[in-house]
Amino acid sequence: MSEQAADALVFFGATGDLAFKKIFPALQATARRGRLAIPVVGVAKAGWNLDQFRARAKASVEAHGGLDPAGFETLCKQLRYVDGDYADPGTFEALRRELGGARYPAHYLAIPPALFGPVVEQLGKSGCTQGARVIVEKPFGRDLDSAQKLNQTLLGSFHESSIFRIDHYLGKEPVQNLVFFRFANSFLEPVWNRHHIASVQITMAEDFGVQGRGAFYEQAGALRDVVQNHLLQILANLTMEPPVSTSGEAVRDEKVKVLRAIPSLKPADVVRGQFRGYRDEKGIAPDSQIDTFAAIKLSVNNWRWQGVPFYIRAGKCLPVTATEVLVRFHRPPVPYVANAPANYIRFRISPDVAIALSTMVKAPGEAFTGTPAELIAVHHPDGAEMDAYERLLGDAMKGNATEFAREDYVEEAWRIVDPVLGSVVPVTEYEPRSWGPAEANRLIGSDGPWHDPAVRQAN
Ligand SMILES: NC(=O)C1=CN([C@@H]2O[C@H](COP(=O)(O)OP(=O)(O)OC[C@H]3O[C@@H](n4cnc5c(N)ncnc54)[C@H](OP(=O)(O)O)[C@@H]3O)[C@@H](O)[C@H]2O)C=CC1
Ligand SMILES: O=C1O[C@H](COP(=O)(O)O)[C@@H](O)[C@H](O)[C@H]1O
Repeated sequence: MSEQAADALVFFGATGDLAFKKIFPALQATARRGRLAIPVVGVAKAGWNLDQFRARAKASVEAHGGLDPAGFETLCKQLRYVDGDYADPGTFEALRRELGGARYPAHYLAIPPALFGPVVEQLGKSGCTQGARVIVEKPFGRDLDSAQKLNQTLLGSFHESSIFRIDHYLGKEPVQNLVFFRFANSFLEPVWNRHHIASVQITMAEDFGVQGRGAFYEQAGALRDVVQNHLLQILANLTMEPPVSTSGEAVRDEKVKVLRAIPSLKPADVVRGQFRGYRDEKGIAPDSQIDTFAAIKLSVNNWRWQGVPFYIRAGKCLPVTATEVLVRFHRPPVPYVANAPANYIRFRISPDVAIALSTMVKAPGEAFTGTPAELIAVHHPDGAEMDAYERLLGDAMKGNATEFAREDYVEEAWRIVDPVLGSVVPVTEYEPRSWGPAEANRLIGSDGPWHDPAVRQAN
């Protein structure tokens, strides 16, 4: 893995939505910590000059987290701007000139996926790939075949150690804590297996729709948009074997190994839903069959997990916005208290962050009855301190690829979902603000009920 620090950051898609919502705020935060000491070159075709580009950066940080005067000033000093179409070789010649003496530029492709290939090709032709690395946004392909082709395109110009495939969930503190909590605590390992764990659920619920991203979402759907990437990454963190070290490749090896133990999905393992009203959104086909909800059941066929059902559920227009994992233990062999719920560990990923272990304790009073109590290991009511994009861009600048998806990982993840993409499983309508189609309850059956994440109500 290349540990050489980048000496310039080039970001394509500088006028886009992702840049506005995430990249400028992450760069300002990096600057605030005193860690932005390299030029940041935005490339887009808006016909802007540098002042207009800086104004866009200002509007972005004001809208997302607030302007930090010192951090923003540092960011502004580092900003450069190259205007031009990505189909025009002149754009890349101008970029080469702007890069000046930079020997290890990082090219961040925050652009629509159809442009990944053409931009990489132009970078190669203009001599911008020499000593460089590339950071690629999601979605990484739309199925196994396209992901393999995209890997070949990237590998034609960059060595694997210089390719950073972003999945922003890997930059989230609580997602990293899944691994840390498992392997930094010896009490967990003896029970973290099929002998003690009855089932695992991962729910990613969003109480909003596609928020103007209809054209993108019509090509994606929940399975492609978040299950194949974010939620399988969470699953890999929960299930992988202890890596031989914390080094990037050791961790990434274990993630690939555990995905290999997961059989590809069959139609009977999947429920697809679409919220009523989705087809009225801008950019959506009137007869769209895209899933805004997906629930899947999968298994991990290795010694640790054989027989444990894993359920993943994700959806738009659900009752809350929250991502949570629930690891349910077997019930005591002989019930000590009638109707006692099974113990669980709950990992709250967002919007707040928590790790909680459920227990039963005796209820105060004469009667020999129980009451549930959670032991809270971590609780950050306001979420994580560092934003995922800040962390990941920082890692990519340093050359640390641990929290980025490797070529073999993305292909394994696509291999798992590939047979059920498209309309193999019919889509069922569900009411907005419900927990999706009733078929999802049938999928989980006696391993249920689904655990619906609760959200603190604002006072
Ligand atoms: N938006 C989001 O919330 C998220 C986005 N992503 C991913 O990030 C990437 C970017 O998404 P997003 O920002 O939403 O996309 P947008 O469509 O908002 O932005 C696309 C950017 O690419 C530029 N562009 C497009 N075509 C050309 C061209 N031929 N020449 C020069 N510039 C061009 C646009 O410039 P111009 O404006 O001048 O046309 C714009 O800056 C995608 O891969 C997406 O999947 C990932 C997670 C979340
Ligand atoms: O990648 C994506 O993630 C967001 C959810 O991200 P989060 O960090 O807010 O949990 C999702 O809304 C979007 O559809 C998807 O493209």
